[in-house]
Amino acid sequence: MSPKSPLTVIPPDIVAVSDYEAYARERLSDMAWAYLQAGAGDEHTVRRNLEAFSEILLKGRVLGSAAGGHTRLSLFGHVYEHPIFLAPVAYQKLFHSDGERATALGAAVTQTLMVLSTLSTVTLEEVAQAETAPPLWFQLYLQADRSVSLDLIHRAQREGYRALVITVDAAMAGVRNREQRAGFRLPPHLSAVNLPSQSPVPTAAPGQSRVFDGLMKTAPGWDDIEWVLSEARLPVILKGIMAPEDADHACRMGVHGLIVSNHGGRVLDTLPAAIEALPTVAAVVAGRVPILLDGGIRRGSDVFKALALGASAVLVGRPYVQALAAAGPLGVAHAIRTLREELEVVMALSGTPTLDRIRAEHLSL
Ligand SMILES: Cc1cc2nc3c(=O)[nH]c(=O)nc-3n(C[C@H](O)[C@H](O)[C@H](O)COP(=O)(O)O)c2cc1C
Ligand SMILES: CC(C)CC(=O)C(=O)O
Repeated sequence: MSPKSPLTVIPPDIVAVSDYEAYARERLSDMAWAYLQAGAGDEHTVRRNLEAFSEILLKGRVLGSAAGGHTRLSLFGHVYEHPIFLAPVAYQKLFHSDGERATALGAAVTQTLMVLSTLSTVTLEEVAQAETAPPLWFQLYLQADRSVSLDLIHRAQREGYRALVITVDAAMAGVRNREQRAGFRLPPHLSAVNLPSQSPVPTAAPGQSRVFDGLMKTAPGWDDIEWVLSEARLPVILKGIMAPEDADHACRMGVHGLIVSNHGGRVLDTLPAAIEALPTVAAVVAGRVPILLDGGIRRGSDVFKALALGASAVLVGRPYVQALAAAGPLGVAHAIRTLREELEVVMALSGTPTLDRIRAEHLSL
């Protein structure tokens, strides 16, 4: 049976972002579904990202006034209407025929920051130049050839992207058994159009390790971050920080922000949940740079908990992609609006009319 077309109206039974999952499944091939949902190994970390949020309880404070409240925040010199951002997700034409263009439209109408992946299927120029473009950051996968990375940085700067997000936790994709079992391969009509051509995967000679002598030959290191800091005119944010030691190193080096993330459990299985790693990272960072978090955000209450534990904002991945697959830009916009309104309800019922008032004391820890 061929997949269904995207919905053109949101059905009344979609009231939470998780409701998009079943509608997305009916509209995606088995391979695209496996790629979207996959985690590394046995997917313990994928599940833990979700479970850890439900184990953190709110406190509930009554009779506080929330009239005149709002969800605005300021980051790196720009004001954002709310703290729910779209995480970089590769190859979005796997999920909707307009790919990142459709996501960007849904983001623009809800005034949502979108982080565009290096591995997008629409060029970074086309996304930025759309008549209705959202605020944008560019996610950079450092390339083996520095001149290719530099070209991406210059293009992002020229097109008005406001920050560079360097993903540092995926020197290789990890072991994704779900993708392997589904025989996932990128369809021949799709490619990472920002890159000159798909760089060949480094190979190892017979008898050598595929990992140490192959994939890791061109993997980035801290010296590459130093190099980006010396070249870029934009704030540089590292995505994929879980260890306080790395967070401290990055701050000392002069990075401008951190994203606590385990890549949605897609790279290294049995890492803790991102929300579990946040408090120790926040303690060592001690306000030197803003911290964001992604992994497992499915409810406005999850956003509230992340903010209470030290994040300035969060990113969502799979939920908006499921909404994109189910209902295109309309789905993306509706999913974000749903999360934002849930956050507002939790804020109002916790006596925290603005984001800066959300603290650990609003949780039952
Ligand atoms: C299909 C898919 C593709 C992804 N591609 C990228 C990518 O290109 N670059 C990146 O930094 N992270 C990528 N991620 C990770 C997300 O940015 C984010 O860390 C993760 O999805 C957050 O977890 P969540 O899906 O539970 O919200 C991808 C995630 C998914 C689900
Ligand atoms: C090629 C992959 C590493 C892209 C990615 O970040 C992901 O699928 O999670």
